[in-house]
Amino acid sequence: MDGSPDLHRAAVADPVVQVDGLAMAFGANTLFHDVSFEVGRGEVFVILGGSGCGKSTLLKLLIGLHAPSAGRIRILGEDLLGAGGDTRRDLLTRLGVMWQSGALFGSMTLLENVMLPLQEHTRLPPAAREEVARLKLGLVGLSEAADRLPAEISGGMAKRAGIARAMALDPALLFLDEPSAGLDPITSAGLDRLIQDLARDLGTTFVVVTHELQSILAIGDRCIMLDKQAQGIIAEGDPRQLRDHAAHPTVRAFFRREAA
Ligand SMILES: Nc1ncnc2c1ncn2[C@@H]1O[C@H](COP(=O)(O)OP(=O)(O)OP(=O)(O)O)[C@@H](O)[C@H]1O
Repeated sequence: MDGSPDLHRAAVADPVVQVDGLAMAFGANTLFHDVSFEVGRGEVFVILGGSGCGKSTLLKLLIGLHAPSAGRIRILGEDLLGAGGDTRRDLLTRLGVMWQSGALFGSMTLLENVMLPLQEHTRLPPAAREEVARLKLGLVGLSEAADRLPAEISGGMAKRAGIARAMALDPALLFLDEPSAGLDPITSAGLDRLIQDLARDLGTTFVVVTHELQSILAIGDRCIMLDKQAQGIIAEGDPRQLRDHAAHPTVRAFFRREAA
């Protein structure tokens, strides 16, 4: 696969995610084998691919929710699969995750939602928790909506609140699962700008699962494309380069069809 013209594997100076020879199957359903890539500190790294190729599963592997069939995963320099007990718990609290739905608790205000991880994982007194949570809501432009319930806000605001909650513990790495799903193009573009601003201003590393071409081109420093048939990575590199120069028919179809 390394010989493929669409695999532009860059040397990553300061990797915060290191995946080597990863394989995953659910029973007889092999999703991928021999998946290897690295994500550098401060990058916005996109995982893309068609429906059912295993993007969400790969994300879950990276945050320790699934065990792979084979391979190694290092996160922030730690062996995720070998880590147990406190080491694993500590490592996982250094990761922020926003699921597709935003997954806010409906009975809590946005402020309470963002305070929740601080309550669970820190010993900060309530006033400090509130201060941190308000700061995070401010970062995503939701200061004014702190006391609203999830049902009282738009889909785009819910995504922003989900990001604020994922950032509550100042994670070095933020994982976003389909952030633009269900959003109109303008709201989606606003969310893309927020991700770019946070990456640039805070130096946070983002790993984003998405198949929204406009988002990929707007935010992605680098990407990998998974493919169900190939059971692995068929393209890696700068998404704009892949759009302009991809040789693999599936990669070309993805980048050209939606770009047209
Ligand atoms: N817990 C599970 N047990 C069994 N099979 C699973 C499980 N999770 C996912 N799968 C299967 O693995 C395949 C890949 O699923 P996954 O959700 O990772 O794909 P995806 O690329 O994120 O797709 P989509 O873009 O449609 O969300 C699918 O065939 C799915 O049915």
